[in-house]
Amino acid sequence: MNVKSWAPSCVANIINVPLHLGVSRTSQGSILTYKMVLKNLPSAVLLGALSVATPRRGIVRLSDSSAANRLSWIAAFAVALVVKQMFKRSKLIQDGAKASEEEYDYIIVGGGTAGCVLAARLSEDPSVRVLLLEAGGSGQALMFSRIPVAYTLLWRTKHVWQFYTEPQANANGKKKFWPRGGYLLNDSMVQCPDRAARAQMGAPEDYTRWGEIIGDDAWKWDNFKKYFKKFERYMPNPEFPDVDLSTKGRDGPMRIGYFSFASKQSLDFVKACTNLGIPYSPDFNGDKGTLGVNKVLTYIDETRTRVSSESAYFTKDVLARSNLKVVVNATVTRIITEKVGEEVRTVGVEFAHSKDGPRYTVKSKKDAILSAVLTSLQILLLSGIGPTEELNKHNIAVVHDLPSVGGNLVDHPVVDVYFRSKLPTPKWVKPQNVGEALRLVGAMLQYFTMRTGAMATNFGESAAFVRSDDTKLFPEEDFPEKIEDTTSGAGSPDLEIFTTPFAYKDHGEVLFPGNTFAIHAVLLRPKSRGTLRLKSTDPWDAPSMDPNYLSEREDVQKLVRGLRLILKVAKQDPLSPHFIHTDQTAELDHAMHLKSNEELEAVVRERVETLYHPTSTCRMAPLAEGGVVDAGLRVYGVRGLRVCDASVFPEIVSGHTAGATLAVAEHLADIIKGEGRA
Ligand SMILES: Cc1cc2nc3c(=O)[nH]c(=O)nc-3n(C[C@H](O)[C@H](O)[C@H](O)COP(=O)(O)OP(=O)(O)OC[C@H]3O[C@@H](n4cnc5c(N)ncnc54)[C@H](O)[C@@H]3O)c2cc1C
Repeated sequence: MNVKSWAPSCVANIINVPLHLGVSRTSQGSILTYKMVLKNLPSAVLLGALSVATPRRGIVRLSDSSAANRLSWIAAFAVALVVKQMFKRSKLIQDGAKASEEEYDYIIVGGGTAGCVLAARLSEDPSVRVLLLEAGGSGQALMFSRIPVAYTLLWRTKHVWQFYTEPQANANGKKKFWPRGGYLLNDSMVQCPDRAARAQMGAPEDYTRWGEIIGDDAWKWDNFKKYFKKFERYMPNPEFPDVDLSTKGRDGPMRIGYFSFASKQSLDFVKACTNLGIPYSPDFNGDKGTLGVNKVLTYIDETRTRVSSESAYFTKDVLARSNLKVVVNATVTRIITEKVGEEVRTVGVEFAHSKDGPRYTVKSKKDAILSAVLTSLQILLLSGIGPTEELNKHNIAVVHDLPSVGGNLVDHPVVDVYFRSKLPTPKWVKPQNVGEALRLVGAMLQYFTMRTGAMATNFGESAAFVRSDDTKLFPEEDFPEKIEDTTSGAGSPDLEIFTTPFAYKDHGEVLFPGNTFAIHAVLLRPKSRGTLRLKSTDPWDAPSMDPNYLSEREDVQKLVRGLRLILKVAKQDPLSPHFIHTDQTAELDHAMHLKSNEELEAVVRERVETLYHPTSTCRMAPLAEGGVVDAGLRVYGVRGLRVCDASVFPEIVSGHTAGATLAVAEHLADIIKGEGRA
């Protein structure tokens, strides 16, 4: 069958079926409303068109199409574009000149995970004026940002920064791809939907360590946990009755729950892990800690729509506040400071809409707050705040010598293991043959009509958090070497293994033919540290990023343990029967168990990639211990300047980083409000 000849009619069906159901089922009192159907329409059209076609890499061979077919495609895209315009968020302004005419109490740089929280919370006080400057545009305006499965379709597009690390000396010299939220292009985004939507916040002891490092009990778990509750709106799911609701936030803006789709293999992975002795964890985020296995909690709501901090915090009411201004496509180029006696004070920030366009300055009366994560450090350096040596290298006048800016870069490295699956796996992103394309269409119909099914997967479906020194899993006779404990405490993990419903390489660029499944090992508490440095003084030039993966041998040894655990789980019931263990395809790993530990170390160095969690380049720590900000997230030595994003983490958490970032921002908003009252 010719894929292209039936594809337009599939798209037409996708449009027609929800419309039809919308009419008939709403009249019967069903949850499907016209509004919902209309809301889904553009997503359906565009996703259908893109996913089914995918001709660009020649994975699906399409024969010549008729003029009628081409016209159908053009019509589908035209409808999508028109509706997309209707969804654009009119409250987000693009007029830098207008924004710079006024003064603001707080200027927030970067409207990502932390920035949206801060803008919304600080502007709750009508007496303060808040400006948010974001290099991208609205993530909400992008249809793919709302469909759980669709986020990877954005990765190699203009909406996502195409960052690469420096060549990694301990990972076979390869540069690693670091996709990040929108950047400097006219239609990139405030809140990049490039996230796997996983809501694992880290272990309680991680935060107790934070409090110890900075010497402030407010950051310790017992006090800090209220900020996780503050952003969370946990939506109970009857399939997960064991969650202790008393530990959950119930009325925060971020809807969180067990609503994502998980494949049969991922569900059986949970059982296989428990059969191996890994305890079932009803909730990775409870007071009892992270250790255990379960399907993952996600920032996907009960309608199987992705939740971002933009969608959750920038409600219509918040955007309507007269004391909040959000300027998009506004790249901050530096912080403006003045010296009063010995004191360096922040006066405002400079920004531009394009590299060659005019630069605007805008005044801050109280604080400028950097929430631009990887670029927070770049902005500091471009403003003359950082290590003198580094500033001298680029002939930047030193405003304040701050030696640790840009050091301490740490990330979660991940290594994949690939299996041949017996179960058919729909390749939602890139169907490789007619059968897979048909399964995709079926999944789309299910999603757009019932809001269920495989399109509601977040990819990282189930996970186990373990310790690499757990002798039940890693018996001493097989693993005699003693490895330094880098966890935050006895109840915290340093390894995670998680499943994805098919195998891929290069961040989804390469999919293996046929039915596959993958399990991944993540090192949660690496010892290796890297740096972020300026490449040039051009704010449009991405900084040089060197996570220095695997520079510490223990990191490699722990990941080898992760691979051994994956291979054991794969042979465990009830997961094992889903795999064809005799498959000898070179790219798959059914013979990996035959490799020695030294050979597995080579696999780790060859395959290591990022889990997209770089943190700690503007650490909250005492100045003498490599700190850049204090317990109030104030930059040492510069008045009126704070950093609030994942770069302030004193140590990387042994979970995923968005939750910790949201809580940090909630906490800072409270700190600032408290200062205002004082
Ligand atoms: C592909 C991917 C998948 C991920 N999956 C998960 C997951 O499943 N679960 C999880 O917990 N975490 C996940 N993370 C990590 C998590 O998203 C980040 O740790 C978190 O978003 C960090 O928030 P932030 O506010 O520090 O930075 P960001 O959310 O990245 O926000 C920074 C913002 O600053 C803007 N900006 C940058 N420079 C400038 C400038 N010069 N001027 C103005 N604005 C600027 C950017 O456009 C961006 O909007 C993922 C990350 C990626 C990239």
